Amino acid sequence: MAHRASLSRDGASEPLISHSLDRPETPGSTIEDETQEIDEADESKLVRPGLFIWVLTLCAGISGLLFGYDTGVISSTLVSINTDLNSRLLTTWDKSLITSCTSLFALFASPLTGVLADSIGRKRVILAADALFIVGALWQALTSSVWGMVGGRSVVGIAVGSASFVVPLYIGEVSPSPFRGRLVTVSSLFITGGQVVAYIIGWLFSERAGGWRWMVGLGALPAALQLGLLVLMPETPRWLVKAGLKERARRVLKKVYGEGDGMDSVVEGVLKRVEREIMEEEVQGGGVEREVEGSRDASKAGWRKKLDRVGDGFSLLVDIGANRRALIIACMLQGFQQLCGFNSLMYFSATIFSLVGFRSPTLTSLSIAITNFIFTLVAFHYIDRIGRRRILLYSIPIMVLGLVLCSIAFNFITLPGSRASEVQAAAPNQNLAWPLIILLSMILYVSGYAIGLGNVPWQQGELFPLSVRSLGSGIATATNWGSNFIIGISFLPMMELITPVGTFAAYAGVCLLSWWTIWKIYPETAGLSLEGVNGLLKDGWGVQESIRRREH
Ligand SMILES: O[C@H]1[C@H](O)[C@@H](O)[C@H](O)[C@@H](O)[C@H]1O
Repeated sequence: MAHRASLSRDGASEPLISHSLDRPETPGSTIEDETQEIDEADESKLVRPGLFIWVLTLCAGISGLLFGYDTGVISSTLVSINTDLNSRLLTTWDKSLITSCTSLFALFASPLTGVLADSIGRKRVILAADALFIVGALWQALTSSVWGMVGGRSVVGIAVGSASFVVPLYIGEVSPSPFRGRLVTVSSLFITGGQVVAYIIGWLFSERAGGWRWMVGLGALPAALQLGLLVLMPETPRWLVKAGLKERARRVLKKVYGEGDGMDSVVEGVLKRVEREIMEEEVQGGGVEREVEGSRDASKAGWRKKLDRVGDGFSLLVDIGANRRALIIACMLQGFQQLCGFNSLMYFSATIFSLVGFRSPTLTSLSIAITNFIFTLVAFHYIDRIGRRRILLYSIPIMVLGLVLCSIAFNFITLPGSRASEVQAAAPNQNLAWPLIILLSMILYVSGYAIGLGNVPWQQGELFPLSVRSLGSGIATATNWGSNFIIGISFLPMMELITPVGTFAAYAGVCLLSWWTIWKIYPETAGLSLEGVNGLLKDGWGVQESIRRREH
């Protein structure tokens, strides 16, 4: 059996695998029997999440606020910069560069920090992201050149890319199974709440000279607050066990589960499940942090060893069937979350509303952000009750309906000018009924999005076993940012090339495809322990098995 005592930082002589997976207590029984005894049902004794886990979730969720704020604030920033940068108006190229560098840097940052979160821990990555959020916000606020702005937005991109995957992962790894869905959805609530705040701040400051400096600079405040709060918070118990710090993991779990009746055995059950998972991975392919004596050339330079470990992680992810399937599902969900076109509304709804004739387009587009936030609350309430798969299968048809109505309504609207991307005054004497139908269908679409696709993909961490959870989540998050980038740069050209009718119809097509794919390959994971989810994917997609389990 592999020993990983070298990772232990507790000071305690606690080789990770050897005695953590103590011998079966009853002769003849296996580890599987043993963990079955302390089964997942035990956690159902917990009636509600305790204060500790709430505080922890809220502290971690502040990163979501920053994510939402920094992505939401850009539209009003761009329109209020005027000639403040390089003493000239921003060109279209400047605007595209400033907008897209954030998603581009987020795209590269997430898989890289995915590796980092395994070696230095989840919490330290959040803290590093906070530092970057602060630097990026101040950098943007103080710059006087376009390239300076691009630099600041890129730093924010690295922070957003890291925080967007590590925060749901952090919350997921500390949450008791019955509430994991809801608690992870709290980070989506913060994201959508951050976007609402960004719209409001943008609207408040847009008329002031240099107001945009405040808009971008204010992002530093929540980051500083989180930095102060999170240093007091613990690392996740899963990461601690993996790092050989079982005693510390036990202390954290005790706080998470509280003092209630039977909670001690639940804590022990969780520890055993985690350890069993680690051991199974060691047996399957040698863990990511395989440090089996003699298996590596001891003289190899530190960085070579690290690269080897990353290589190990990648092979674990793609060579093992269950992990490969988890990666496909996670990337598929993240890809669809973006390719369904929601963020084209986030970034350009004011442009669209001004084209179709609304007097106050910025205020109208606030309704999009608010709908997104309110319906994420609905998801928060139902996600563990209805389940991830079902909530998606119910909500995507609502999105399709909204998009189809929108596409039909655009048929009856005469857009001003020949180029749809030009923000001009509305065509005069336009019948206001159709613009109103467009607004209502967009609200319908956004409500469907917020209930399902807007948040379920962030549950991605639960699909992966511990050894590849961080890397897998990082890669899936990169898919999110890559698709976000595609939507950001293709929306206006699509509006011109295939008209708004075609653009919204195309998004409806993407939604239909996502419904079918989810129906085919995404099993129900609600209520299962983190260690139980990956088991579903061992011999296939596990859809039928998951439905059967849920029914019992
Ligand atoms: O989950 C979030 C949320 O739905 C946001 O509103 C959206 O802008 C992001 O792209 C998405 O990742």
